[in-house]
Amino acid sequence: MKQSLQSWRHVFKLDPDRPLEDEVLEAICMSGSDAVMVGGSSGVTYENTVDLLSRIRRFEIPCVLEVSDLEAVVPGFDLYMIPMVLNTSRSDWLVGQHARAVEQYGYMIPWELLVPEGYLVLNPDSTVARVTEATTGLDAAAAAAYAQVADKLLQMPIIYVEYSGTFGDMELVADVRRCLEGARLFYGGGIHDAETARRAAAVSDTIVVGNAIYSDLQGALSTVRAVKGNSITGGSSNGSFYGSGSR
Ligand SMILES: CC(C)=CCC/C(C)=C/CC/C(C)=C/CC/C(C)=C/CC/C(C)=C/CC/C(C)=C/CC/C(C)=C/COP(=O)(O)OP(=O)(O)O
Ligand SMILES: O=P(O)(O)OC[C@@H](O)CO
Ligand SMILES: [Mg+2]
Repeated sequence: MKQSLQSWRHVFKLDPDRPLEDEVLEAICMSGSDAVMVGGSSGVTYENTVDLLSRIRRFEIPCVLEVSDLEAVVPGFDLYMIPMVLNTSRSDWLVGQHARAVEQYGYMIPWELLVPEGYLVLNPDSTVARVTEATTGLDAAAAAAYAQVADKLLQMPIIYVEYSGTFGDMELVADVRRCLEGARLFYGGGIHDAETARRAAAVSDTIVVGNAIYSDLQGALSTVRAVKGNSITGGSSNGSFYGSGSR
């Protein structure tokens, strides 16, 4: 069955490499957000990923792993999000690491749980931009062109506009979204309060909040209320991935 992320409006991204107190984790998992994504661009290990997964599993919120390092692929997540960097200058980050992963894991790969994400990495100062040698200076037309290749040619279910660490150009994000036909647009980067959450949510399908969890928990929690309003159910249900939500 095709996994459906179609109803997710808000996702928290937790970094296994960063300490998180139990009370903070509880607030995040009970916030009413649609899912927790575990991932980071550096320092992610098998051990710190297992540890974080087991702590999140005390709650019922859906929990997915965004795979950034083959050594840190841990069984037991609901889904495995597989980044493929569209605007990298090195094919390793588009398909190379992935091919090696398939060689290594072979028949053990639960393909039905894998979800490709076509990443557009746009903050030149982020670790992810440096690691992947991304061409970050794209204008809106170029970004939209990459997105259409991923959406219309490659049929990727998610285009992820990634400004990790800074709030991005919302006009560019809007232009990217306008040209998509089937893919869902995830936006992440610099969302830290209700206002930035609303602005990002107005031009994307799903917003992702990361750093604010660690720097300003109340601000981070306000992003959930800003985009989900009255539909918050307490965040305790792990619901179903197979919903029929629409864009
Ligand atoms: C038994 C079992 C469960 C098996 C699982 C099988 C499985 C899932 C196999 C893997 C299949 C597969 C094809 C895997 C891909 C492997 C891989 C390593 C691909 C490369 C991914 C990639 C392009 C990584 C580059 C970095 C990146 C885009 C990371 C995404 C996360 C991200 C951007 C985090 C932001 O980082 P942050 O920490 O906030 O840092 P900065 O802000 O400083 O950038
Ligand atoms: O950490 P921030 O800047 O919120 O970005 C969220 C996410 O897109 C990072 O991969
Ligand atoms: Mg981060």
